[in-house]
Amino acid sequence: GNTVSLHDVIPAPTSVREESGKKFHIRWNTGIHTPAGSPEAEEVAHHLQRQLRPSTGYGFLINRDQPGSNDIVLRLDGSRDRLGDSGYRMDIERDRLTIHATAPDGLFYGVQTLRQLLPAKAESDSPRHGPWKVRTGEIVDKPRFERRSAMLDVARHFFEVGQVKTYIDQLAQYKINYLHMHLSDDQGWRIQIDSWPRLTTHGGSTEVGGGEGGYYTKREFAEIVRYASARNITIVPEIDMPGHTNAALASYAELNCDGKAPELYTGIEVGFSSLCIDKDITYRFVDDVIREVAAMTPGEYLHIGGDEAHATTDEDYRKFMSKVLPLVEKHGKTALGWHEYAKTDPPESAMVQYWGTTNSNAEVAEAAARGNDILLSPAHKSYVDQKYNEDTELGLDWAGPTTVREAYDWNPGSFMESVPESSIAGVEAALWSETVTNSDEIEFLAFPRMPAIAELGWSASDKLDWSSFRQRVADQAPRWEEQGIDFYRSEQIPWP
Ligand SMILES: CC1=[NH+][C@H]2[C@@H](O1)O[C@H](CO)[C@@H](O)[C@@H]2O
Repeated sequence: GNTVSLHDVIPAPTSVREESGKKFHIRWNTGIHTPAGSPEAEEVAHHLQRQLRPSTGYGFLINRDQPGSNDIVLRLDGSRDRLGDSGYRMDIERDRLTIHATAPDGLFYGVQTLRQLLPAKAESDSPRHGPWKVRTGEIVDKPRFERRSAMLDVARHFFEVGQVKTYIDQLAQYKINYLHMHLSDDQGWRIQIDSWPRLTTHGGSTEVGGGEGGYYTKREFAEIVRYASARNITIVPEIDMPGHTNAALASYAELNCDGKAPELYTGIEVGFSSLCIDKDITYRFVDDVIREVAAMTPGEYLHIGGDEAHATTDEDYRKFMSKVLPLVEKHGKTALGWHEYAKTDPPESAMVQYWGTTNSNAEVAEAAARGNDILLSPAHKSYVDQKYNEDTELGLDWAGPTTVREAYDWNPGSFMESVPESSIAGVEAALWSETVTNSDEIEFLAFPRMPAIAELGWSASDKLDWSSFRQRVADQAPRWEEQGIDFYRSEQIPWP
């Protein structure tokens, strides 16, 4: 029959036991049972309703009293020692499908798995014929790393709220739980700052190639944060500094050492800009920006960039970080930064994001030894802005080209020399947008490589296997077609 194997899930679940024969049938009278008194569990139930109503045409009424036969049951009764904080156990019997979790995010992850156990047409946004059957058995699943992250560069090219929401939907189905938004760079400032309005009115008025750019008002950014949160994704805002700051410097002459504002920049060079390290106004500026950005994001981390400060002397870079890192703490956030800032001895709580193209880096190893967590985005593996091969139209190639297999075939736990798995917070698929201007182009570069990085962040080490992954990716294609995802048909994948 056309039922999906319980093994055919991305990211690969921790353990799967599949029974032959009997199936769980979703029918018109299937309800969703949630524990009374848990609004968060009910939010997951509504998410499941929204997912399955369009394609099945069923109501999926939510009930809180006794679960009926044929119901999907969400329960917050999972055992923490077995499932950790974010795991779930899915019990699929002939007349009931139960997702047990220790916390609401585990229920959400169970629902993402359930989606993949239904035929691809379940992803349709218009009514389709059933039957809607799921094989019986048990899945016990939990993440290996706490951070499975994606980055979207909205500075080189600006993406509207709707385009960001579309990407959030696409990320959530693979249990990604962080979206890092690269909000400022040489080519654009994309987030409204009340105390420095020209950052967006002037600094947000263009983009790579000279287009009209754009920016998020605080209300729009709050909508992105809310939308992401409802899909178990925390936004990590990045204000890149002291380099990558031409848009800010162009907006306020007084921020420049020589008092002259540079022109807006629409090229794709890097490393030519720097805030003025010796001016007091620079730190008033940074304090205001961090205060306003911190107030907009509920997440623990605030990314301060720190990459490619080639127009800042090493001494000035250290001076800058020594003044700015305390401001992050002052505004109640924990710092995250590209790995160059590790040499400035950030607080132990700070996280270091590695973007090098080797598997050894002294600054990162020393940071880990000091107690900093490391977020892995090695550019030759997890930068999904890189070409797939020489002929790929889109994308950059300085760290690539990067095939799907190269994006997948590495182990984040043992990747960095002299950095133990216990120091690895997780992984990030970074999508820089020098060459990317719309959702189709995001999808072409992110699919299938973002799901590959999602699996590396979630699945147990002994589940990482290219021959299994390539087949499971192939089986995702009909789902991506139903979702209108313009994925790259890599020749490494046995597409149906
Ligand atoms: C951390 C980092 N700094 C550079 C580098 O990554 O490469 C990106 C393109 O791949 C580029 O956009 C970015 O400005």
